[in-house]
Amino acid sequence: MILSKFALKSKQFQQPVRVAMRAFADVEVEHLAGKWATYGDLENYKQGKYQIKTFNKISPVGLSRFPDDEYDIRDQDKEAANAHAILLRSHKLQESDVPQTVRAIARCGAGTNNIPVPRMTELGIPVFNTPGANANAVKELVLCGMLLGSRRIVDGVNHMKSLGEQGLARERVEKDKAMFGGRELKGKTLAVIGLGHIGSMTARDAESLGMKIKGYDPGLSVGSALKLPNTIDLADSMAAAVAGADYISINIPYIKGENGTHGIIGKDVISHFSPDAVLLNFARGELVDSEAMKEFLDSGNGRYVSDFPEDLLWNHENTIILPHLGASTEEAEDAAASMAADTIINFLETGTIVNSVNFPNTSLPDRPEGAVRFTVVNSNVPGVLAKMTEAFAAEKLNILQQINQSRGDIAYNVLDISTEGHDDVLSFKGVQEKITMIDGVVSTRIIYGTPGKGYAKNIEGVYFI
Ligand SMILES: NC(=O)C1=CN([C@@H]2O[C@H](COP(=O)(O)OP(=O)(O)OC[C@H]3O[C@@H](n4cnc5c(N)ncnc54)[C@H](O)[C@@H]3O)[C@@H](O)[C@H]2O)C=CC1
Ligand SMILES: O=C(O)C(=O)COP(=O)(O)O
Repeated sequence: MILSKFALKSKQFQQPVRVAMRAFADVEVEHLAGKWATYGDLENYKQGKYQIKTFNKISPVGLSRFPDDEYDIRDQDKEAANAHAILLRSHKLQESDVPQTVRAIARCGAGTNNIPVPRMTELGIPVFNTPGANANAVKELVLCGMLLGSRRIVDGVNHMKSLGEQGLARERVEKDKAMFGGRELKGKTLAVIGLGHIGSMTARDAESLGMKIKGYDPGLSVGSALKLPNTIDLADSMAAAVAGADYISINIPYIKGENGTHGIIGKDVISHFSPDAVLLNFARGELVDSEAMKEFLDSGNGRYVSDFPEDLLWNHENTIILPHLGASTEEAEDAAASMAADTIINFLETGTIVNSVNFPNTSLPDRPEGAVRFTVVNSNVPGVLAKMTEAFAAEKLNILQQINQSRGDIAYNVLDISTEGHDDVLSFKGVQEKITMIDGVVSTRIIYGTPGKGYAKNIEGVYFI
């Protein structure tokens, strides 16, 4: 038995912890991992499983991707003080929802504005989403929204209910229908702002309904461009795209702060709307400046169809508001949860990063037999990689393959280390501590096939395992 160095922040756990260190055949390289005694609840923690904390109702089809023998799924009513990953939908995630043990967060969906992503980046936690998984569901509702905005369907349905209650439905139906006339989509112009997964499919399908399509997206990807109808008129500004359009669909992310998209559909853009334009907002309520929109709706025949209630707009006579139903189909819920689960499994078990909104795509070929895999999250500053490789060399540990990627202020490394000639784990334990404590390193993992173990963090110069 070896008495580990064990840094403790919380006053309630001021006792050092004894750890069993065994021969490599029965490796416990994590030297305490999975205990995280500093962070509470040992009783409910199951050794040897990844603990996944979920918020919102996540599709059981998606959750079934997590093998029972390696994953312990805990919904938001269950305690999960030692969660290794978080899976959520629109839950507004607080930092206090994220225990120190969390290695990753996945949004079963597209928008990550409900997650404090910059803070998670500082904490070294990759945030993932599921690009395209729910896009078809949203596109169908946008098409539905155009019809709702054209044919006075909601008013008509409400009127029929009220007539029915008075016993007048049959008597009045033919006479009253004149109050609910509408217009057709065919031949009208739709402007699509944001031609990503949802926008590109909306453009394509609206064209097949006989509409003329304009579009605006300064960050158009090749994949999305290939889906666009070849008759699309691509504008070079939002104002140019919306000018003269009968319908405008916004399908862009909501990003707070400077250069963000808060209130991007404001007075300026709205001043280019046709007086009877229908704005479809199945992206986020905060993208639209409510006051400017209300002014527009008050002054003409324009309409607003949205998936999000806003104080000034929800009961305006020219608005139709839905309760954020865009992604609420069985198909979309299954697809988004499955993709999120696969992404988390891949990250936890191999360190691979795909579809992250704050970390670089990173993938190394499979870990060779007998190797252990180190992953390191560090600040993107010069010299950290050199210190890391020096630390391995000092322990005579051979790097078999490695990859180093960066994105903004963060860098991520995956390194496979040969275990040849190292049949005890001390060198790995020692080198993990050394690497974790290099200035600029945020966290490290050793992946060798045992769920839930091998994580270490450098929290303000203190070593946590
Ligand atoms: N109502 C609902 O239930 C759902 C809503 N959404 C919302 O829709 C948004 C878009 O979803 P996806 O199409 O899947 O995302 P996506 O990432 O595939 O597409 C977004 C597109 O917007 C473009 N863009 C960003 N800023 C722009 C700007 N200022 N002007 C013009 N284009 C801009 C990007 O270049 C990208 O091509 C999400 O961020 C989310 O907020 C997504 C899914 C469900
Ligand atoms: O994917 C998105 O961005 C959505 O808005 C879907 O939200 P939901 O998962 O239905 O709460």
